[in-house]
Formats: sequence, C-alpha cells, structure tokens
Amino acid sequence: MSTAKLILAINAGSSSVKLSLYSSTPPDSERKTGNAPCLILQSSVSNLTSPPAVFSYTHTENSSTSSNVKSKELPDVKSQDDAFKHFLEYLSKDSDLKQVNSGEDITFACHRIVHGGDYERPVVINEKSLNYLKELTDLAPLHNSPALSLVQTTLKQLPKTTNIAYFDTSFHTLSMPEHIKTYPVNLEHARRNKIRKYGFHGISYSFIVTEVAEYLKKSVEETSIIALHLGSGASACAIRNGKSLDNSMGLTPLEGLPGATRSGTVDPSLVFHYTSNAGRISHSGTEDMQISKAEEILNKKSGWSSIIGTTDFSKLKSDSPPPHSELVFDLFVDRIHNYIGAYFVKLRGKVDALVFAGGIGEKSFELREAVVDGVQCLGFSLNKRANENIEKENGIVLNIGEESARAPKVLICSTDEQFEMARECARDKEFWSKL
Ligand SMILES: Nc1ncnc2c1ncn2[C@@H]1O[C@H](COP(=O)(O)OP(=O)(O)O)[C@@H](O)[C@H]1O
Ligand SMILES: CC(=O)OP(=O)(O)O
Ligand SMILES: [Mg+2]
Repeated sequence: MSTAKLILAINAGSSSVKLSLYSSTPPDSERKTGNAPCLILQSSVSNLTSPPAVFSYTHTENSSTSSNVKSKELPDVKSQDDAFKHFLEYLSKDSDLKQVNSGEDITFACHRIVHGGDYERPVVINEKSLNYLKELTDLAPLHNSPALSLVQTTLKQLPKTTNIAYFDTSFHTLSMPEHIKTYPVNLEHARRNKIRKYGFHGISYSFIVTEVAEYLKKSVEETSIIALHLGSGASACAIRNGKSLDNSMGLTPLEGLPGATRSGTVDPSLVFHYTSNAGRISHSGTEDMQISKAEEILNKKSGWSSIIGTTDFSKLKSDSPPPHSELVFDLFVDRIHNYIGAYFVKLRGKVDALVFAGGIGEKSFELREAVVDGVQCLGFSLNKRANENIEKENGIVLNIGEESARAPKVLICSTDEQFEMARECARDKEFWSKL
C-alpha cells in the first residue's frame, strides 16, 4: 500500500495566487534530508491587479489531458479568495486527475503567509495561531488578509486537511543582526509594539540560496549572494553563508524597492505633505484590516502603476509603451542599484553571484541588462546573448554572466515558493507524526 500523501502549496501574492499539488512519502527516519515532493499539478491565477485575471492549470504527468488550461481569462475573479475558490472548483471537477477523488485526499495545505511576526518556523494553523496571525494583518496590508481568507476557505472546504502556515519573515528572523533589524527610534516603544525590520520574500530566498548553492556545487553554508526578487512586490536580499544578512523590506513589505502599487522607500514626511488626513482610517479598510489613508496610498495607489497606469511591467518595453515608461524603468534600476551597492559592501565583496528572480527578474531581459550594466564596477558582467535567449535553456538556475573564474556570477533563478513550502513540509517529522 502506498504511503504517499498529497500536499497542496498555496502562494497568495499581491497580484496572483500560485498553487502546486505534490505527492510525498513521510520523512525518512534515517536520512536527514527527507524526500523531495513530486509535482502533480501546477495552477495560477495572475493579473489580479490588472484585470481580467488569467487562469492556468497544468497536469505535469499528462500534457495532453483536456483538463489543462494554458491561459483563460476570468472576468469574475477579482480577489485572491475568488481565485482560490475557482481553483478548488476546477480541481473537484477534474476527473483526469487520478490522485484526487475528493478534497479529503489532500493531507497538507501549506499556506504562504507573508508576515509571521515572531514565528521563527512554520506552524500548524489552529485557533491560537490563527488569532495571532489575524493580529498581524495590518503589518502586511496587501497580503495577510487575503492569505488568511484562503486559510478560512480551506478550513471550510477541506476540513480533513492539516493547514500549515509558512512565513516570508522566518528566513530573516533568526539571522538578521540586531543592528540591522533595529530602527533608530525609541527602543522601549519599539520593543513593546514589535516595531523592527522583519524582511520578506524569505520563502523565495530560501529556495534561491538552496538552488544556487547546488548550481555552484557548494554547500548552502558556503554560499553568499545578492538576490533580487522582483515581482509585483520587489526586494533585495544580502545572503551571507546561506543566511539572511539584510533585506530591503522592513516592518511591512512597503519599505525598500518600489513595486507595482507600492512606493517603496520615500522620505517619511512625504505622507504629511501628500495628504493632510494621512492618519485617518481608509475607506477601503475592512473589518480585518484597519489601514490608514497614508498606508492605502503608499501600498495600493503608488509604485509604477501610479505613474504609467498599469501594473503590467512588460508594457514598459512594448511597441507602444505608456507615457513615462522610461522614467519608471530608470527609477526602478536606480533603486535596485542602491541595494546592490550597499549589499556588496555589507558582504565585504565576498559575493558568489547576483541572482535575478520573480516575475520581472525572470522575464525582463532589458531590466537585467540595465541593472548589470550599472554594476560592472563591482566585477559583474553580462553575456548579452545568454541574457536574451533564456527561453531556449532548461534548468532552475541559468548563467547569464560572462565566464570568468574570478568574477562573481550573474544568474537567473526560477523561484518556486510553493516547492520550498512543500519541501519543508515533506521533511518535517513533527507535522507528519500528528496525522
Ligand atoms: N515578460 C515580462 N516582462 C516584464 N515583466 C513581466 C513579464 N511577465 C510578467 N511580468 C511582471 O511580473 C510581475 C508579477 O510577478 P510575480 O512574481 O509573479 O508577482 P507576485 O508578486 O504576484 O508574486 C508583474 O508586475 C508582471 O507585470
Ligand atoms: C512580500 C511581497 O511583496 O510579496 P509579493 O511579491 O508576492 O507580492
Ligand atoms: Mg510573489
């Protein structure tokens, strides 16, 4: 009898929901590494911030099944929860997927929850942990609330499934030094109110450093990189000897690089000049999310979409780019340079690679070229042909740098937060022992 169980990994991003279904046997008591989960199905709903939303659904073992969907527009899907419900309904009607007869077949649901507060590792979702996470919703206004509504939907629709929360913050929490985590404000007040730098995209950075280390044939503990996760939310991370040293995001995912709808770092007094009622509660806040007008503007009405009118970054280099496209492109490259320069210094120049990831990092060759062009002084150099022809290459990590024994590499990593959660889940004896 097979002991394999199904793991559904759910990644609610700010503009998308990405879902992957895996099968996995229980962790091996002999081997520490556990078993790599085996991918059965991949699905996503993207463009949630530039409707209509687009649905895709692919059986990995059966490329010819009629259940597969390449890209279908879903005009009625407006939120992450709508997207998840659409996926669950589609899955329940998919008679070609032999491994799933009903929702009861899914043993674990791994949820990406962006803000985990003080949680240092993943946690089973129960009343206590759910209440704690609800208290954090205001600290990740674009993420925690939608992700928790997916948790509620899972609890309702898949009542037999064990739900586990994985946090973007955990990767940074234990290793980021105190002087980097601390904001220069009254320490007592900051401690009482849990005000510090948390850092985000940690599930992605954990995946990236593991895969890059394997590519470089080094151990994770010997691998130091500057990683850029550039998607609807964008951040940079300095990883020293496999661990997070610094991340450009802060108390919330607003700090640092600009995003599709987020301003990133601005002079903090800008909010008082921008609107005189900045501190009032926003009308778009819900019962679960009490955000101020200033937070709403900086999180949802800023970023490049506020300048070019779309959250679709690929429009910047299209045949008819919107007005101010060049300004937005140059501004983004400039802010990325700020972090590469700073992190190169923080890593004392001991950098194995500059790594591009996320929707923009993986797809925009123009952005990669402009970024690398500006950091040649640090020894990075690009192979333009390789950079422009990555579609022809296979592999999770691709080299787009000029070959040189001494120079740091320039890499693209197809990041996979769903796989990272499933991989962690597959080797966690504690979670399996409670089944
Ligand atoms: N070919 C492309 N060129 C440039 N940007 C792209 C391309 N395809 C997708 N993107 C951008 O990637 C971003 C989404 O990245 P992703 O990491 O999937 O987002 P999320 O933050 O929702 O997880 C969007 O801003 C989208 O415009
Ligand atoms: C933390 C964050 O910004 O996530 P995403 O890029 O998925 O929106
Ligand atoms: Mg994302």
